[in-house]
Amino acid sequence: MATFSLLPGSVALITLTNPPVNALSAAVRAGIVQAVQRSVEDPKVKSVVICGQNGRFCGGADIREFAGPMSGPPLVPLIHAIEALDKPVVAAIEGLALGGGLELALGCHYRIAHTTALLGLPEVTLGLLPAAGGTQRLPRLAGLPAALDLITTGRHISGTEALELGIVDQVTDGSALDIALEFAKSIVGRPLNTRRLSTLPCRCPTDIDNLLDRFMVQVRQRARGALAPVACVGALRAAATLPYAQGLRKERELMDTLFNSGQARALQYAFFSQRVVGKWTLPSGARWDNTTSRTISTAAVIGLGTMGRGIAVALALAGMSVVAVETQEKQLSEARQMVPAMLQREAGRRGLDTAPGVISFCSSLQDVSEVELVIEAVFEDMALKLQLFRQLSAVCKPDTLLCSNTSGLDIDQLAAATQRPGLVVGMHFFAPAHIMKLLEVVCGTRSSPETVATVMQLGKRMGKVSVAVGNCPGFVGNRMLKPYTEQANFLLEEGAMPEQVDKVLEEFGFPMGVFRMSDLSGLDVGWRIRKAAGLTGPGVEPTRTRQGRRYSPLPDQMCEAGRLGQKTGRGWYQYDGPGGRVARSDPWVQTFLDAYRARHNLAARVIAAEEILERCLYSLINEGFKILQDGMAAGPEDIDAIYVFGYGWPRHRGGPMFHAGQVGLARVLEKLEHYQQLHPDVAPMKPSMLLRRLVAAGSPPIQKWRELIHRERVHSQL
Ligand SMILES: CCCCCCCC/C=C\C=C\CC(=O)SCCNC(=O)CCNC(=O)[C@H](O)C(C)(C)COP(=O)(O)OP(=O)(O)OC[C@H]1O[C@@H](n2cnc3c(N)ncnc32)[C@H](O)[C@@H]1OP(=O)(O)O
Repeated sequence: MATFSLLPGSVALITLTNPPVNALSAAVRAGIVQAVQRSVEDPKVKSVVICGQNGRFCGGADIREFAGPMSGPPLVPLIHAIEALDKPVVAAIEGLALGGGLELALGCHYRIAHTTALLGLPEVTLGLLPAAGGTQRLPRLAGLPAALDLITTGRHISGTEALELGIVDQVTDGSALDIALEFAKSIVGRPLNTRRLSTLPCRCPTDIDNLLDRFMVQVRQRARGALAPVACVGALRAAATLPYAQGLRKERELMDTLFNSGQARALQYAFFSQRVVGKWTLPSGARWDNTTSRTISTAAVIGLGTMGRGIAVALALAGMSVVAVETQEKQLSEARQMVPAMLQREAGRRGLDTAPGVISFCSSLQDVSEVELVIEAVFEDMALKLQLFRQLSAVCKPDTLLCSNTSGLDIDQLAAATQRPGLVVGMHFFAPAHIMKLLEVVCGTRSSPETVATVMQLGKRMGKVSVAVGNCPGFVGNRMLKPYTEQANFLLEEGAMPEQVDKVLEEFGFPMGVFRMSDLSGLDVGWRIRKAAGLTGPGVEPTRTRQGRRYSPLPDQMCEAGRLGQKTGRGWYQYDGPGGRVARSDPWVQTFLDAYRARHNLAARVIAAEEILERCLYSLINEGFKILQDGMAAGPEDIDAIYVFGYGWPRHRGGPMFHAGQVGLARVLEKLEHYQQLHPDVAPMKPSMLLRRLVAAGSPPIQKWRELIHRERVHSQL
């Protein structure tokens, strides 16, 4: 709702009241309409201030309402009514003014903000555009270039930056509401003509077409198939070239298209998934809201390779005092040089003068004896990690949490090597660890709820999307990646080229196809894991069936030929030299594949893009269903958040499990059955029991899956 109060000095105060972010629900909009009407009709009212309850102006439209039929007064005429008032209206912006909230403020005659308030038009991140006049008023106020930047990226800016861009009239470090109330009294009777943004011309540079065309090219490149950023440029073109009323019509037309697109639904699902995963539950019944966490202020990182360095920086940025340990002299001295520079760069990028925490370097494990939490980031070798966990258990205080950054090894085994198995948990970061948003928090069988809560909380402080997952080989993300990369290798055996597979996946929206990604992370990573699993290496028969299932030795043979990817300048592609970044097709790979197929009597066939996409994605999705079935992820949102934030799954496609729902569960099942018939030796193609049950239950919407899984588990059918 919105409340109306008449204050001394004849100022009407309209307060938006809808915790936690005062979103513009139907009730709030109805409240504003009534309060504006009272302000018009009451002769005692000389000016108006609009604010939000609890120091938060407004978080925009109530996103939950987008899922059903819209009701209540629409926002566009409401904002016009405010703009048309002949009594001055001032927006007092504290906390946040986002989306429809900022559009409401743009309809006011003046805006006064706290310096730290967050302002922005983030609709693009929800697959929409600011359709309450935002695309038309903002460029009239801040100019076309600034509006293009803010609306196509959706980035939040501070009150201070908003002042620089001319979006607000004044900022304060004190109470924006107090200043606004005083200001409202002082401007009674001033003419308002120049304050009604819809009546002003758009502020454009001379060469509008050139600017818009250049911007469109950039936006299309960045968008990777997302529709909303492109539509935003279209709406801003209308603002720059058409009268306000026509521009507004164009804005609405584009919004209607976006609103009904699958992309908007996917992005809104992704918004809520991100929040759902913070509300973790464990099979034991421990949950985010019934478990206490400890606040960590001192931490250590063991092993200063690429991952360890990034983790140390991430911890320091979150305000922790960090001990960084590396036993190899050369690596330690490199880290001493590089890590402070990384820290400074990232602090600068986040607008901080200095990082809130500090990092000290040392070469002895004894130096971690006093810290509250240790993250091990040594080489991915179980024997090495077990030895380290035994040492840490002896050296550290009894209540120190011991965490491993392993990307797939058994957390229970590591816990068993210590005297404190309840305090052992996995913290699986993604490279570069100080930048990538995802953190898989791997809960071992004996990890205590307090340990999980502490690490989830720590992840949040580091600005990560932390997802609690179960302990199984590869956890969630890498477990699903395995059948996906395996399919890609099989496709090469059958006639595809790496470029062709990558193109299909990149057109789907991945920033990189599977082979370019493999070149970037290094082909030796998987090679080492396969050797440890006894799948390849000396003494292993060079067949295409290993351990009872189809196996492609192609990546092993690439490694044996010294083609480890970018680091060696050669992999599935060729690069300018070791460490090169620009991938070019390599005729060597064609010859290699031809020889391989000839050796194994494989006839190359032309493989359609559809088959490539279906086999890669559906085998990954099928593994996702198996993970849900095994209880290794609490719900589909957890898997989707992992893929969006850690594996480059295009956000506008929601995540793999959401995508399965969009395609239709019955169709995914039918396709898996089809490919399984063609390739009966490929185990990951065998449809999961859960997928079958969901289809049998009439393919319920994704929001209902958790309930069904829980029910079926109780009845032990999964
Ligand atoms: C057919 C055609 C129809 C066309 C209609 C045309 C007319 C359209 C007119 C106007 C359209 C306007 C579009 C918009 O305004 S879209 C919304 C834009 N706003 C946003 O994107 C903000 C989203 N929220 C956030 O970014 C953050 O939540 C933030 C506000 C920064 C607060 O962050 P934080 O303090 O970290 O808190 P949480 O994120 O955990 O959020 C707390 C809970 O609040 C819920 N929430 C937040 N924002 C909204 C919202 N806008 N609507 C509904 N709910 C919201 C969030 O889910 C959390 O809930 P819970 O505690 O249950 O998890």
